[in-house]
Amino acid sequence: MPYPNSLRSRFIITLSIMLVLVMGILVFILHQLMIPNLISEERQSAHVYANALQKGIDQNARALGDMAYQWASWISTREFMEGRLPDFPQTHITPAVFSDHDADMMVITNINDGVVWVAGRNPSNGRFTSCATPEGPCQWTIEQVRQIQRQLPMADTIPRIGITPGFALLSTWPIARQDTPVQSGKLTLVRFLPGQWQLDAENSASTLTLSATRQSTDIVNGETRVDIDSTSDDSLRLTLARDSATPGYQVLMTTRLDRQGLRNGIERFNLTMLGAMGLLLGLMMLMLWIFRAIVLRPIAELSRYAVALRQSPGEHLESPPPWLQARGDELGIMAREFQTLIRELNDRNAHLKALTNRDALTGLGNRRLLDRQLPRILSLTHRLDRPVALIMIDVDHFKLYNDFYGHPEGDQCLKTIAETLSDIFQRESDLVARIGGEEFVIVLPDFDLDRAMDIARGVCTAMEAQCLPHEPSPTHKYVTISAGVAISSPEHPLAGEALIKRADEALYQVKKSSRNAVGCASPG
Ligand SMILES: Nc1nc2c(ncn2[C@@H]2O[C@H](COP(=O)(O)OP(=O)(O)OP(=O)(O)O)[C@@H](O)[C@H]2O)c(=O)[nH]1
Repeated sequence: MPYPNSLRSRFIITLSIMLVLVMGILVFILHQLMIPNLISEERQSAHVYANALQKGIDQNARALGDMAYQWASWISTREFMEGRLPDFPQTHITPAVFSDHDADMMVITNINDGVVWVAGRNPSNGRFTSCATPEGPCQWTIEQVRQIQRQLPMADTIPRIGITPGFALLSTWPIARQDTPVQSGKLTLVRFLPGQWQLDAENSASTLTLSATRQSTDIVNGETRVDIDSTSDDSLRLTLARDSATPGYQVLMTTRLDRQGLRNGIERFNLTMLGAMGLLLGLMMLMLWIFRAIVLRPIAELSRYAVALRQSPGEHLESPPPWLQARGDELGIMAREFQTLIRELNDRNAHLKALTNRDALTGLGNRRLLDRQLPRILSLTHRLDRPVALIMIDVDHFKLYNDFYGHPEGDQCLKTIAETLSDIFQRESDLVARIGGEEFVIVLPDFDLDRAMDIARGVCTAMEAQCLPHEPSPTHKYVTISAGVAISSPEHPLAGEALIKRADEALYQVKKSSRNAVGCASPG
């Protein structure tokens, strides 16, 4: 699990923010651009549909109007009005007239708007009646006739819908000769309209629900006002308002339009949006995977390595993993630089380590090396059931030497002693160290007391044989050394400190009595 500040977490957080941003932008586009655009398109098509409906209404009105005009301007109608053709209704106003012309009622009035003849099909029983007054068999026409009579004084020739009782399309024309304005009456043709008026039998969306409301002043003379409201997400209400034949009222023709187009548009966009989001998510996962493989994993490995390096207890530091060093990119360069750095550090560590174990003047081991190695040599050699000899050497009258020849010459003398010791003790297992000013220690594994005494004497002889003049010495004319020897045997093993102490005591004893001599500590 990546910790919150890890590169991986940050990358995931950044990608998530981007995803949310993209989603926000898409939702913004949907609401601010797509939906208004779709609504505008929907409105445009609703207006186109409203125009088609208007044409349908106009066609119906024109057909009725044309027929009313023909009847009104027909010579026989005029002759009837003038009393010259009294049997005109019986001979001409027949049921066939109404069937053929898709009309329901005809009202002929005189110049005083009094009824002269009324005929038509009773909508309640379908029976045809034809009478001189709206009475008797034509009683069913009485309400319509009254309405028509009421509106006749201001009637023009534009066909309109009347609203009481029930809805009906009305067209009124003056009965007159075409070449003269003299009227002999008016002829009104009526078609009853159902409350649900289907303009086109094959198109259910062409069904108009008729209603009436108080007249709006802005609609006159057959003009149509179109209103479109969205009543719900599923449908639009399309209202066509016209002035009616009934004074003070207008007719509202309403239909509902399905909003399938809008729904489809939004659904299409939502699908596209979902697809885009899915694609984006997939891309982001792929990017994360690639980023993880190319960047995160090597960086995590480098950071793990750096932590391990800091916690590394040893003097030798491990190199970065080889696969990281093998990379050709910046991370590979970094790993290789690490590797170079580590190598240099290891070299320096080794050098420093060597320095800390060496005596700077003579190049021999120092007290530190002796303290570290002596216990190890003792334990290893005793494990092999062999003794360890320790010789402690001190330069005789070295203070006098220094005082006489000077400190640099004293240093040179110490170096000569070191070289002499190095020449004598060449075994890998021998340890030669300078542990103080003019004090040297030699540790000899697998040496018993006799051999150690012999070789210590040999050292004294070899040193004297160097013939380094020592004028102020009260005992010898050359530089000499004295030695103390001690043994640690498997039978009587000694700790390093104790062994050194014993050799030192033996040396002290020698120094007390003589110089250029070897003394030994009694074993055990
Ligand atoms: N030149 C030089 N002198 C050193 C160094 N270290 C210690 N000395 C000198 O070694 C001398 C040791 O003198 P002492 O401890 O009195 O012993 P000694 O004069 O050798 O007398 P004995 O040991 O009794 O024979 C001192 O004068 C130190 O200054 C060194 O690194 N270089």
